Amino acid sequence: MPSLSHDHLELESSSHVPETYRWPPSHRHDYPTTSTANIPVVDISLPEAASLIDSACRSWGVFYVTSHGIPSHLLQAAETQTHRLFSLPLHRKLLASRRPGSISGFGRPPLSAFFPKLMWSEGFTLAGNPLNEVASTLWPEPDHDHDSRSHFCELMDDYKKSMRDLARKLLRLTLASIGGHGDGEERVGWLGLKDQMIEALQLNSYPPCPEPEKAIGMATHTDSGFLTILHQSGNMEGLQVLQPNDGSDPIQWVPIRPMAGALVVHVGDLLQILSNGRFKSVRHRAVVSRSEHRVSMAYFYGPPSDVKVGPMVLPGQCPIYRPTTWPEYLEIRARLFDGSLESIKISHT
Ligand SMILES: C=C1C[C@]23C[C@@]1(O)CC[C@H]2[C@@]12CCC[C@@](C)(C(=O)O1)[C@H]2[C@@H]3C(=O)O
Ligand SMILES: O=C(O)CCC(=O)C(=O)O
Ligand SMILES: [Fe+2]
Repeated sequence: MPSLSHDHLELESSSHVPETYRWPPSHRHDYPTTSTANIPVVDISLPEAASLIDSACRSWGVFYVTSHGIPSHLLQAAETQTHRLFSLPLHRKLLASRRPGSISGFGRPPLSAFFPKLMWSEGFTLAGNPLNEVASTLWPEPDHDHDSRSHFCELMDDYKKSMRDLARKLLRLTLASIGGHGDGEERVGWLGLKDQMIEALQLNSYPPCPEPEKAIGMATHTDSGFLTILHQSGNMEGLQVLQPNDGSDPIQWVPIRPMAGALVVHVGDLLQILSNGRFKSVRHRAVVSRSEHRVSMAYFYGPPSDVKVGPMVLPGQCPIYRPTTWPEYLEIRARLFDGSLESIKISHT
């Protein structure tokens, strides 16, 4: 019998999928998937990287990035720390539960409020600077290893720093193709506010599931920031994206398999706004496996909290979205979720 605690199930020890975790067929992953789609791969060391990114963001809203400069030992070590974190007993992880009004902590991510069923995953969000706070709850002294805590904090700090540099590089390349000439910094002052850009790290754990076709690891969504950089563990499949479609073709989910040496980049809603709809935020989800325990680490990157992001347009072009800050936009998403972008559209009738 699986044990329940504070509405959290010991997923790993469950022998079946309880009703609260059984998704209706329309959400499930027995949906058609294709493996033939060509997800763009962008080598950012190439001189044509900006135009490759432009094309990837317009067509799919997702791409693999290579030559990203993040050492594989750092990715591997961060993944090991993530596994260690999730392998702590549930009662200890629950001590670090997200408090009302806070972004950081252990627990269900905001999107779960929009779905009637629970997701087959656990998540930790680390935003702002709560790393030490969360870590000291998980590895309290003196009874627990002080080195475990500092090792976790040092690695996650290094990981965030490397992701920050990469996100900045990607954003610069991306801006090069939006809204005309000049480098990004000339056109968007906030890019100079380097230290005030907002970031969040989401650590996801998807334990093996006895009936994977009945469950969902992470429900379909778009990310809300500019860019998300995702590292997924080992050779395990899980991430899928919805193939862009004008509505006339059947829905097609495309697996984004881990690719050696590559990270995955998602276009988020704020980049769709900034590009005035030229780039499309990608709808994606994570499915689960019967035998494998997958983890992923998603790094979210967006503007300083008080910066209004509006479309970058050339003179004579019409902006199609009204400007919004990331926190304002998150509030809109907390009410409307999928309808959020539509709700900030400007009508030009
Ligand atoms: C900065 C953030 C992005 C995020 C909301 C958050 O404040 C922290 C959690 C992030 C996350 C992770 C899982 C998917 C997602 C849609 C969610 O519900 O929580 C994203 C949010 C987002 O992109 O809006
Ligand atoms: O685990 C994955 O592959 C997807 C995670 C994700 O979409 C997210 O954290 O926003
Ligand atoms: Fe996501």
